[in-house]
Amino acid sequence: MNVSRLAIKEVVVKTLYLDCFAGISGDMFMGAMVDLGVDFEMLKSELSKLGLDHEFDLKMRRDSKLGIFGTKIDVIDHNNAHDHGHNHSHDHGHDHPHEHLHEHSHDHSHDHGHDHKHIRDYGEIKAIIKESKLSDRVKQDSLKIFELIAKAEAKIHGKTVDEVHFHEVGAIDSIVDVIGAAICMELLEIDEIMASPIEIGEGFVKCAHGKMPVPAPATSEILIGVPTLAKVKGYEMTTPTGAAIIKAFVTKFPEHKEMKAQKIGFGMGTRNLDIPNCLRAIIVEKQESQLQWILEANIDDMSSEQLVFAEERLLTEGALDIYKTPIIMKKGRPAIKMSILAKTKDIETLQRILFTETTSIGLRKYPVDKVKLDRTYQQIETQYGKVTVKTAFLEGEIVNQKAEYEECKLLALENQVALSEIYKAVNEALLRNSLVNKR
Ligand SMILES: O=C([S-])c1cc(C(=O)S)c[n+]([C@@H]2O[C@H](COP(=O)(O)O)[C@@H](O)[C@H]2O)c1
Ligand code: NI
Repeated sequence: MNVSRLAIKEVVVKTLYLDCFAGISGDMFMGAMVDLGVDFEMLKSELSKLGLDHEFDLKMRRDSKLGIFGTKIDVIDHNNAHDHGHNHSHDHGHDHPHEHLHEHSHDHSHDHGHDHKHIRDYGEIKAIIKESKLSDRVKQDSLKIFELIAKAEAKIHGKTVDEVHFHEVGAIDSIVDVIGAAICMELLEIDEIMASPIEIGEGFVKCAHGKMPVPAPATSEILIGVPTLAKVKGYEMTTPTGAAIIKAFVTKFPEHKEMKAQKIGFGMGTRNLDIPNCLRAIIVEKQESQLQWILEANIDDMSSEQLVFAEERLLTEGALDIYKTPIIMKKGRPAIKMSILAKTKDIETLQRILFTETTSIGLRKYPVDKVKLDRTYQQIETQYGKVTVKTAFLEGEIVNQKAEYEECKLLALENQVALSEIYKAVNEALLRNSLVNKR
């Protein structure tokens, strides 16, 4: 066993809580993240890894809504003739024409005398992201957001995902918003996101092809399964991009706002409403929950080699433990019950591996509460060498004490003595040094 790993304390997870009382859009999210401490220049330099610097500018300014100060981010799209760097169509809470990741294929090219890239296809965007020098995490996260938007658009407009087109106007906006959001999450080292119910607004929003109901069809499709509110009348409060950021990353919509806030940032929307039109983002540092899960599948039709391969992959992708139980299934079939212990954040990945690397087409999943005794690790010197001893306490009293097997095994082999000799030496050293009560 790797002794240095023994020193690891409880893992601290950095959680972001999004208070979406005024909804969310891509630029509000970036604004909130910059307000929380994301270095704006760093965000810009990461974005330039897309190789689209000629297409857009990213602007940042301090702004206030009803006396609350925060950060306003504007994406200035050089392709967009209507966009003069303020309140442009992408901004949150707008009421003028806007086009976005969409299925229509009208030609909206604007000739400004520049050689602009004509990014229209979802496929093109995927290629730009994949071939860029962005980090793997940013690539993965931004593709996840785009996939949600593209799937929603495809469903609404009766197209396949690959047939979904970006309009000339709006494509750059969406790309910058989506990838900017993913970059911000990486720069702030966010591990998980929670959110309040999402304010979606109500009414109609003017789009390129007429008026759309609020929430826009893509927004409502993306937000299936997400708790929403519609308290603000007459405005679109959440855009498809904002909805996709929520859907892609929020793992919990806690009913109670019980949390210990460490830092708070505000990302500003555009309009001035009778509520502060901003996104409040809160960093909540907390101890990782002890709640874990068991994923379980009975497997009776798989080669042992492939089963072991699946097990290895599950372990590298986050499974805390895997144990296999021989069972007899219906029709007298001998089988293996595979039980996987997992943290909440890893469940989705592990389920995917289980379904792709084993023959199982279903699984059982149940939460397990862990009870852990306090424990200490000490190095003790024996005549054969050093060994780590783990001591467990119940209400302050030692209830268990054990030398690490892997280390004892190495000492037995190195010293060419029986393993029991090593354990005996450990016990003697413990008695001699009365180390047993050190906490
Ligand atoms: O332009 C059209 S036709 C259109 C369709 C849809 C659908 O939901 S379908 C939505 N919209 C609006 O575009 C913007 C997109 O904002 P993002 O920040 O997510 O890029 C938003 O106002 C939608 O309601 C337009
Ligand atoms: Ni659409």
